[in-house]
Amino acid sequence: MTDTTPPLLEFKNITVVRDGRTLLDSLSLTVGAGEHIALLGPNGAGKSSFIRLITREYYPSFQGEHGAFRIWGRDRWHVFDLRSHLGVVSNDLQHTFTRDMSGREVVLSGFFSSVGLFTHKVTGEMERKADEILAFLEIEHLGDRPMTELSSGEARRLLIGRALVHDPAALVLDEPTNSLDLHALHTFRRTIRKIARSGTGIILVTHNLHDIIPEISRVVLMKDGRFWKDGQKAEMLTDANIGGLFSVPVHVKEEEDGYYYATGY
Ligand SMILES: Nc1ncnc2c1ncn2[C@@H]1O[C@H](COP(=O)(O)OP(=O)(O)OP(=O)(O)O)[C@@H](O)[C@H]1O
Repeated sequence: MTDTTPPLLEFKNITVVRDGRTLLDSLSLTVGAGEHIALLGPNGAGKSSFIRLITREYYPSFQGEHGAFRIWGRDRWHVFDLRSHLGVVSNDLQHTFTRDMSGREVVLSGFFSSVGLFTHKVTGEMERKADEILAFLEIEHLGDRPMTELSSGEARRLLIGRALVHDPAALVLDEPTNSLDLHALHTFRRTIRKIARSGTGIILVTHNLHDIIPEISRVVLMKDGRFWKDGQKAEMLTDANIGGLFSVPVHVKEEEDGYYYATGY
């Protein structure tokens, strides 16, 4: 990385209004290339709306004074190009994969930003990349399995593979551990940590404290469509902050495994 590398995300004073309702209110956030951050907030805080903002499904309704809305230094993006910089794995996406496709086809579909391969031409190079990703994620055994028969955890790891085909600068994960059991959670955490250590930035959007992998050092607390606090993880994940964020008395503790857990609520 050189000094001239632009930030991955640079949002200043961004407001999103939909159907007369302010979903995101004066957001300002800069995320550097390769940075690992968590966006933590309760239900209804605006987390999904934030993801829709960065995937360009929602547009800023209003940019305050000195407002900015840049991804990788650019104001304007073709959505297709954007996907090679940001690999987004959302729950919305998982629900769209209802077709009978093999795991390998799911990964390959990332090259075309499609939900199937249809008449797209898959090259030998794409095949090689898909196999490399399946191996990196330790999911070669899922390559020939039909997506419709997979567990939530398995399907999610394939969607991560799909998001990685373009070697994005960052992976954006939306509530990634919803509906995972303990074993799936364990495997999933290992996968995400491996990706984080490989140099791909992680932008984790969640309401679960225990999703925050130890590699994440910065946490943004989100509440009522606003970024309420933004700072180093240990300073953000305190009893007072988490209690205030979720409106419950809570005790927050960092365990030996480097994860934070909330108890006493
Ligand atoms: N298109 C829309 N029009 C009006 N209100 C909306 C729209 N989309 C979302 N909302 C409302 O905006 C608020 C924020 O929603 P959002 O889905 O972004 O929150 P969230 O943090 O992702 O919540 P959860 O954790 O429950 O998924 C909610 O109160 C929601 O009902």
